[in-house]
Amino acid sequence: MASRRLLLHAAAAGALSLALPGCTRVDLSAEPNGGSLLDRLRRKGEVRIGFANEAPYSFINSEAELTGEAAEVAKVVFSRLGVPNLVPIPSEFGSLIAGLKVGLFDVIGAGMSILPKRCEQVLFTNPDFVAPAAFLVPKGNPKGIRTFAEVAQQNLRLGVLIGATEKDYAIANGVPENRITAYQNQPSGLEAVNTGREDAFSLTSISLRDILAKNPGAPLEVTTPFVPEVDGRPQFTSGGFAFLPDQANIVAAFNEELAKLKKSGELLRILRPFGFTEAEMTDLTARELCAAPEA
Ligand SMILES: CC1=N[C@H](C(=O)O)[C@@H](O)CN1
Repeated sequence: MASRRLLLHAAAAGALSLALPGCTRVDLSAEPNGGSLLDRLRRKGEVRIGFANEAPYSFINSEAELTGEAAEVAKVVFSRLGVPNLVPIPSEFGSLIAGLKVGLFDVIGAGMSILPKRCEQVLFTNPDFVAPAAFLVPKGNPKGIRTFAEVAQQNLRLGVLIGATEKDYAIANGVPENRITAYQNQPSGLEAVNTGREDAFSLTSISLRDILAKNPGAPLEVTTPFVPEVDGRPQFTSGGFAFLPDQANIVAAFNEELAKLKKSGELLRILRPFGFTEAEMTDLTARELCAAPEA
């Protein structure tokens, strides 16, 4: 009985091959619960997608439906892979990787940037966009902020999103950690600039334009988009989808469908309603982005 329990535990862990006295050898080298992730998703007909409610990447709209750049790409790609339904699982941006690791969802679909340090923890698909950075600042940009280095030079206060890459860009450009505050979401960052608690709030320009459009009365503006540099190297903020590190099969299948969308121009048609243009399209690969030197 004890050995039977051990076998079942091992099967759940999905990482072993063992034969105990009185037991048949069980091949546990396959992924847990039988078959690859893609096989399991096809059988269930659904995929659980972790998202951070950051519009226009992945968010719940006024009809209470998941939509946005990542959500719409995921709907098309997964349905072509034989998985028709998306189950949205909300998370803070900074908890997405942890949520994937503990099995709260099957994939991160939040427009997450492919960064070398994240590549050590998850397996990214190729990116479906690049997105320059910007700052949300008071109208007229009284401090004249255009880059992270200028935030540092003037010793300004900067808001960022919890877990987002802009904090790393800021620190690498000399902004002291004690001048940076991380906010839970776009609205709280906007509010912080609006009330004068922060001189600027940084995210991708696409994200900041979206939140400003939803607050038309706010006396704020989005600065000119720019590609941040770290040690003279451009940081493209190029986003894709993330799976667990042992799920290379589904990543390859996803990349194949994504490549077709890029080639046919369908990707841009899917992304245009969310503020993406030709300028945000990219042929960069996850391999290139994962290998890039650290921010
Ligand atoms: C979609 C997104 N990308 C960046 C990141 O991955 O850190 C940040 O700008 C936060 N949001």
